[in-house]
Amino acid sequence: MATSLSEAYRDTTLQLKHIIPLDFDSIHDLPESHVWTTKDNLLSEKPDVLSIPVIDLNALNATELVRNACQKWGMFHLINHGIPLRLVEEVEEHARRLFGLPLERKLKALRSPSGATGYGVARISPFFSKLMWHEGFTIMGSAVDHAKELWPDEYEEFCDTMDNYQKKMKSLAYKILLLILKALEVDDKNQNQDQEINCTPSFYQSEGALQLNSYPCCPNPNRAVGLAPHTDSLLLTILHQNDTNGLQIFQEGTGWVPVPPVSGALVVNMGDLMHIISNAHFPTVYHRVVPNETRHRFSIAYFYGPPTDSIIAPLSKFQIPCFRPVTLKEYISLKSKHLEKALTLLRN
Ligand SMILES: O=C(O)CCC(=O)C(=O)O
Ligand SMILES: [Fe+2]
Repeated sequence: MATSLSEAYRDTTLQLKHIIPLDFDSIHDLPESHVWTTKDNLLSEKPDVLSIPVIDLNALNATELVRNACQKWGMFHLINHGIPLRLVEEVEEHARRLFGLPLERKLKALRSPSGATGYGVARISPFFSKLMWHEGFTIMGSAVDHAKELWPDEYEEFCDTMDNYQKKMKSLAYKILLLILKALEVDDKNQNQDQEINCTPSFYQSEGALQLNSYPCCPNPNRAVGLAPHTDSLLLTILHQNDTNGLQIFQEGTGWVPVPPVSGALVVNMGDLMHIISNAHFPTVYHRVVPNETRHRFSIAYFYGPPTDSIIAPLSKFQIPCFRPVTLKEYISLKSKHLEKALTLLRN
C-alpha cells in the first residue's frame, strides 16, 4: 500500500523540547530560550515599498498574471477563489478556540515524538538553536483522534469544519496547479500543453496537510522569531492569515518583504516540489513570521502535494533538467535531515 503523508513524516524522532510549546499564558518576559541574537536572525526587514500581486482567479489573463507572479515572487494573493468567507472564518474561530485552551489540555493532543500530526512546535525547530514564538496543530486527513483528546464531548464540529475546509482547499489547489502548469507552458509555442498535464495523473490524487498556526502577543518581538525562515516542501501552499501582519518573504537583492493580509484573499506560495517541476523557473519561497507585541496572529496553511510515491522531476519540456527525479517520500526524508540543503542535493 502507498505510504500516506503522515507516515512519510514518521522517520524522525524528536526530543520533547522540539515538540512542546511554551505556556504562553504564564509568560510575561521573553525567556532566554526564545531570545534570538542578531546573528541567528541577521537579515532585517526592508521598508514596505514592494507588494505581492493580487490575482483574480477568474481574470481572463489569469495564466499570464500567475506566470509573472510565480517568476518574480513565487507567490501571489488570490481573490475570487470560491472559498466561502464564512468557512474561512469558522476555521479561524476553531483555531482560536483550540489555541485558547489551557496548555495541559493542548498537551493531550501533543504530536508524538515520531509523529506528524497534533499539537506542537514547528517541525523545523531542531535546526535552530533558539525556540520560536509559535504553537501549531497539524492535521493530515481526519483530525478526530486528537480532537477527541481536546474536547471529549464536542469534537465533531471541529472535525467537520476541518474536513470541509480540506476538501475545498484540495479542489482549489488543483485548479491553481492546472493554472500554474499552463503558465509554465505559455512561452513555449510548440508544446502540446495538455499532453504533459495529462501525463501526470498522480496530481489528480494529490494529498494535503492542514497546519493551524498561532503566534501569541510577544513581550519583546524585536528579539523573538515567530517562525524561522524556511521554504515549504510540497507543490504549493494556500494560506489564510488573520488581520495581523507578520509574514515576510525573502527576495534576493532586496531583503525581507512584508506580506500584509489582503481582506478576503488567500496567499498562494510555491513550494520546493514546484521549484523542481518548473526546473527552477519558479522560486520556492523563503519565508518567515515575525511576532507582534499587541496582536495575536493566526494563520491556516494548506500544503498541497502529490501522493508520497509519486516521482517528482522537471517537466519533460525542459531539455536540460537541473534536478534529478525524486519520490516525495524520499524528498521528505532528505528535507527532515538537511532542511534547505535538500534541494541542492538534488541538483544535476
Ligand atoms: O503564519 C504564516 O503566515 C506562515 C506559516 C508557514 O509558513 C507555515 O505554516 O509553513
Ligand atoms: Fe511555511
